[in-house]
Amino acid sequence: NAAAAAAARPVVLWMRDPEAAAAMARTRENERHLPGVTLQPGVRPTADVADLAESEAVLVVTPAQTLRGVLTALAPRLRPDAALILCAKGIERGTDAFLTDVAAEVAPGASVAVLSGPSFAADVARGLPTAVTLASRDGALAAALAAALSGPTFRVYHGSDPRGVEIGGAAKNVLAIACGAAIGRGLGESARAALVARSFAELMRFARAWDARPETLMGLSGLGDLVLSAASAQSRNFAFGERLGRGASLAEASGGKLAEGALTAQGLVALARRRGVEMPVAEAVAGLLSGTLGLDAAIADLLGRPLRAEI
Ligand SMILES: NC(=O)c1ccc[n+]([C@@H]2O[C@H](COP(=O)([O-])OP(=O)(O)OC[C@H]3O[C@@H](n4cnc5c(N)ncnc54)[C@H](O)[C@@H]3O)[C@@H](O)[C@H]2O)c1
Ligand SMILES: O=P(O)(O)OC[C@H](O)CO
Repeated sequence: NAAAAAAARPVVLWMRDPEAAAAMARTRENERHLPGVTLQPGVRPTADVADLAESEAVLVVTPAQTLRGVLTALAPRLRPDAALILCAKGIERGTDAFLTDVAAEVAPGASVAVLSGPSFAADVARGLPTAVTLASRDGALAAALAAALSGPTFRVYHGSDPRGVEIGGAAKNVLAIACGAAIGRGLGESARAALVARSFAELMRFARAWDARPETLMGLSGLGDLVLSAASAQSRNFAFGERLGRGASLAEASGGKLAEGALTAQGLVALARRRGVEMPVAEAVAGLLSGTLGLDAAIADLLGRPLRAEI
């Protein structure tokens, strides 16, 4: 909707379910995920992949764990010069691969960009002010895509550090679960602020070790998204953690919604360990989710760590 609004541009909205596509074409609304938001006139819902054949740029917005399957199906049907803009936030389970690496494997030679930042879909769709980052190793491409997608209330900054941008998006979901659990357990706002700051320190260490620019993590896609997700019950990752903190089981905690951090936590700590990065908050979340650590033990572990210099 934002892309179509930006320049009255035609946008093909591909989805896998023909019935859902037909219903959306008829009602001009995504009743399940975005009720009350009318599709822009330029948006054309379809379930036919062939309708993407002429697209100059494709925003891939399915959950992180489906990226490989979706791109495998779509890539051969796209223009060879189509830009792939990855919007999912996560690390692939099983391979511990960054999503840009999954895309490079499945669609070799494609121009890949990452779009991420503090942005609840409901806010963007309703035209509330939002600012995000779009990065590609091809900086000129990133600038062109950012200009094409920006609109009066949707500001897209551009950059050339896609690895930094994807690290921010994937890791903030894990760290938001920790903040949610702390609030759910009744640890208070001071604890939340401490967790945000120490989580940010983890993000910076991880980024340095994985060849990203620390300053990318200081921007919208790092600190910006961490603050949003750690501070808002609207975040599904925060809400997941909050329910865990209140004593819900892992099965109950998702509330039937996607909590990407729960699927990415193990991959994040595996990558951190591989490069010797200390991430105690992320480790605590991974321990909680794998059942090797209870919440009170996780809190005691974090509070009992040896005191050290802050920086
Ligand atoms: N919702 C947000 O506010 C928001 C904001 C920024 C980024 N993201 C990221 O975008 C990604 C998707 O999140 P979401 O909120 O749209 O999730 P969602 O669960 O609300 O919707 C995902 C959609 O993808 C579809 N889907 C799932 N598997 C598919 C497949 N194999 N092929 C085709 N379609 C498939 C589902 O049917 C559903 O319509 C996540 O990685 C999330 O972190 C979401
Ligand atoms: O609801 P969440 O936790 O998936 O967060 C949505 C977006 O990633 C916020 O930027």
